Amino acid sequence: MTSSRKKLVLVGNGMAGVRAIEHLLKLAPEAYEITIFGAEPHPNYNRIMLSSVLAGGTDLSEIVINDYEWYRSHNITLYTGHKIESIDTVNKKVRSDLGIETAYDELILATGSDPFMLPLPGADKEGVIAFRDIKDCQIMMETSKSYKKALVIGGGLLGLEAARGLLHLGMEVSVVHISDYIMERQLDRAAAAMLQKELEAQGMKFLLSKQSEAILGKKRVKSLLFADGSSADADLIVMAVGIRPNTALAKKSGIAVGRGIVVDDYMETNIPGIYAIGECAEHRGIAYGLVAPLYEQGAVLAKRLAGVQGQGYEGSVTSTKLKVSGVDVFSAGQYEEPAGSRALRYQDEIGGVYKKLVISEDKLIGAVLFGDTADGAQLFSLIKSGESVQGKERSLLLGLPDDAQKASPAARLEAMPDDEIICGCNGVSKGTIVEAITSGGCTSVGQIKACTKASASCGGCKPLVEGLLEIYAGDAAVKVKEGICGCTTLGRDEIVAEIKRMELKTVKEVMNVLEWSTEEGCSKCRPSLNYYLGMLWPEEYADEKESRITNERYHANIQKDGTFSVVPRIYGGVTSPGELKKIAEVAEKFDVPMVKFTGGQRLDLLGVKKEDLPKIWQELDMPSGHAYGKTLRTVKTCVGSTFCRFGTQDSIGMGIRLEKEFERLNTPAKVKLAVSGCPRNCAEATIKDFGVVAIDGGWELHVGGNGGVHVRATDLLCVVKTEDEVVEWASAFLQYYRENAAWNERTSNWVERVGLDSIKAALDNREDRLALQGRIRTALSVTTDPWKQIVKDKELRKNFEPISRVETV
Ligand SMILES: Cc1cc2nc3c(=O)[nH]c(=O)nc-3n(C[C@H](O)[C@H](O)[C@H](O)COP(=O)(O)OP(=O)(O)OC[C@H]3O[C@@H](n4cnc5c(N)ncnc54)[C@H](O)[C@@H]3O)c2cc1C
Ligand SMILES: NC(=O)c1ccc[n+]([C@@H]2O[C@H](COP(=O)([O-])OP(=O)(O)OC[C@H]3O[C@@H](n4cnc5c(N)ncnc54)[C@H](O)[C@@H]3O)[C@@H](O)[C@H]2O)c1
Ligand code: SF4
Ligand code: FES
Repeated sequence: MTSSRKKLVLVGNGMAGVRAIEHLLKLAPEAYEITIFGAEPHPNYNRIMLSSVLAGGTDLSEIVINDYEWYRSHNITLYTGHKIESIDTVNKKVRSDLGIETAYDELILATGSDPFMLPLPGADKEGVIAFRDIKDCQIMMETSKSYKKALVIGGGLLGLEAARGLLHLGMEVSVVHISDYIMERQLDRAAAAMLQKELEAQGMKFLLSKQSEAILGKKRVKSLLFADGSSADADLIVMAVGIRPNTALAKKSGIAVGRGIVVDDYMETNIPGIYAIGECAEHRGIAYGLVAPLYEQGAVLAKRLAGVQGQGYEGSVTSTKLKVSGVDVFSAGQYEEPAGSRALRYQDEIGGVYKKLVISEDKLIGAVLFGDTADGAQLFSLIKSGESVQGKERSLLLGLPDDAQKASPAARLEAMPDDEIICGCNGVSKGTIVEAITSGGCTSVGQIKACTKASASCGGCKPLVEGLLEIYAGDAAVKVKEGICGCTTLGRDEIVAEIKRMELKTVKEVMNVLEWSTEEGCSKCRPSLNYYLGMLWPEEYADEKESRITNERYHANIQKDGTFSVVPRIYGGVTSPGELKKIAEVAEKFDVPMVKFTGGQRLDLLGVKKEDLPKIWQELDMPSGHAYGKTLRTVKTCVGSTFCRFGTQDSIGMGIRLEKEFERLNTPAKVKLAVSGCPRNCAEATIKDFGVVAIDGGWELHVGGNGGVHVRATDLLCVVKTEDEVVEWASAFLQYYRENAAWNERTSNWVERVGLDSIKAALDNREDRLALQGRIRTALSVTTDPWKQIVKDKELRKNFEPISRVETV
């Protein structure tokens, strides 16, 4: 049966090529026997998300678009790690570097681009890389563990995203840019200056107007020399200075090549039956470097191959968004004013907002937005449609005309015309998404993603998709949540409810019964399930060590150089000469490189070798400070009424009591407490998960604070009179949080998500509080000190032995 099918070969297992195959399978599932060759040793993954992987937003395991099972289920023969080296255009065959020869009737070239590497002397040294694929990403993550200084050459989209990722990995990062302002291919000077200021605030440094001349160092890079004679030290250099279409294979096979592989409006090259799409293709003189146009090309080609009549590809207007958290930048069309056009600008230096519209003959031809990019989709639609904006300029620049619409994002979405593009990456309009909800029955972002591809790439449009779901699916949207990870479609609440209902007792059992799509789960679902099971069955469930995050497996924080930290518990931050002596002796004996106070008033022994951890804990003979886990970290206290003349209550005593009450508690995410002895609040209780502030004759209890990346001040939960009441409310709050938050959700996010009123309502009744307190005490009663156990148990200690010894055991 298969022999009657035509043979289709795709060279390049990347985003553009596989997307075209997906389209084709929808249009003509039986038409071709498909073979795919990919030079990378992976199934098709989302290259765009490499920036998020680097910046800690997601995991490499999460960015696969089509897993191996997808190829199998569509009867596609896949050769990964095979580079096609030659095309025999006469006998219609391709041959891979590993010797596989495959015949084709139709051939698609989707070989993407190569990153451009500046041909500098020394560019071949260790530590000089591009940022293009999984391998580059892994090198950067590895390098950051042992090296400090990174230089990124190129201040374009890729360079800035790489630099942000490297900052997240703890490196010192400078961006070396040739022009005198960054992102000059997408932004004008004003927007670029605001962006640079924002990135500098995040810790990025800039070396502008710099022409790189040579890379210095022995085997590994040491520094970068510039044409002006200056230089900058570097342990790692990432080149992000643009890309070049990958045309080598086409060129040597006699296919016409310009900047890219030259194609017509149906993506066909000069040789009939051979097509090119993606970054490798040149259409009407343009080779694109963003996914949206490549996907449009794929759709046109799929129709052509399926024999469906359709309009050819006419080229694309592009828009870009920088994927750096905390910074909103949008650019579309022509961002500098060409002759005969005019620009309208709005700039709010204090609010950090800049908008520029470029208008030519009453049409919008370009837009730059910084700080507030909410109107990006609408402006992009107008640029693409080419309709007249006469009379609307002011409202476009300042937001939508109607104040009510301005105030409400939902109303704004509702007012949006159906043909407006919501997902720029995948070219999905509002109408298509609404149709998927109202006719297709989609009730979650995951389903919309599967049905329309909206939000399947950079994820930037997800808030808009969620907004549409809320408007058009109403209650149904609220009920169906996205899966907690790619292994399941079930949300946190559904999973917890099912574990309870069916009394599931192990991670494996949950995965089997709830039909996980993967056998072993992933780094997101395994720790979540481990937490939910422990929370629901505190007395029966045996914690699965292998499902814990790395720090929790080692009961210590791994530092960037691979060493660990030791933080003994010092209740309430109050220590004694005896304890201090013990800590000092241990630090001396084990040559601990640094002893430091933590932000939570504890002592941190830094730079400890893994094999020394059990010995140090044995000698210290102090409780673990749990400074590494999703658990109670510290209770910070001020001096309070014992010594301070302003103190109204004994904050130290209260803090120590709370710390002793809740130490070792497993929580969805880390939990920090603080107690201040008066409203001057020296212990900063109002940025803690649970903050206690003494007032005359009582205590204020505050919840949901966070002093981290997104600073959030607490909400006042209630005011109580006695220390016992403080403990009762803290117990009830923490247990309610344990039972209702998602794994890895800090109280600050949880309080915002569920609303303070719902928490107040759940804790208002004393009986409910006591029941919650009873449950938290049960959970606490089965906890043990991890280090006391490890010190005693030979088997557990093996984990900390040097690798070679473990292997010989
Ligand atoms: C870090 C990063 C972030 C990005 N972010 C965005 C973004 O936010 N928005 C956006 O629109 N775009 C973004 N891009 C660009 C986007 O990823 C690319 O435009 C897109 O991946 C190009 O798809 P493609 O299929 O043409 O090429 P690729 O995805 O590169 O796929 C080509 C594949 O072909 C393989 N190949 C090449 N030659 C051969 C051969 N001879 N035989 C077999 N296989 C071969 C390659 O190994 C590669 O796997 C980003 C790119 C990077 C690197
Ligand atoms: N968010 C996004 O949409 C996104 C993110 C990453 C990558 N991408 C795409 O990936 C591709 C590669 O990105 P890119 O940023 O490398 O390309 P780019 O061409 O957009 O930018 C390269 C930058 O490097 C600078 N440059 C060139 N030579 C230099 C030199 N010798 N020294 C210092 N600077 C130099 C240029 O002035 C330019 O600003 C592009 O197609 C881009 O659109 C997109
Ligand atoms: S919070 Fe009040 S009691 Fe505590 S140290 Fe500051 S001033 Fe003194
Ligand atoms: S805009 Fe990137 S996935 Fe939708």
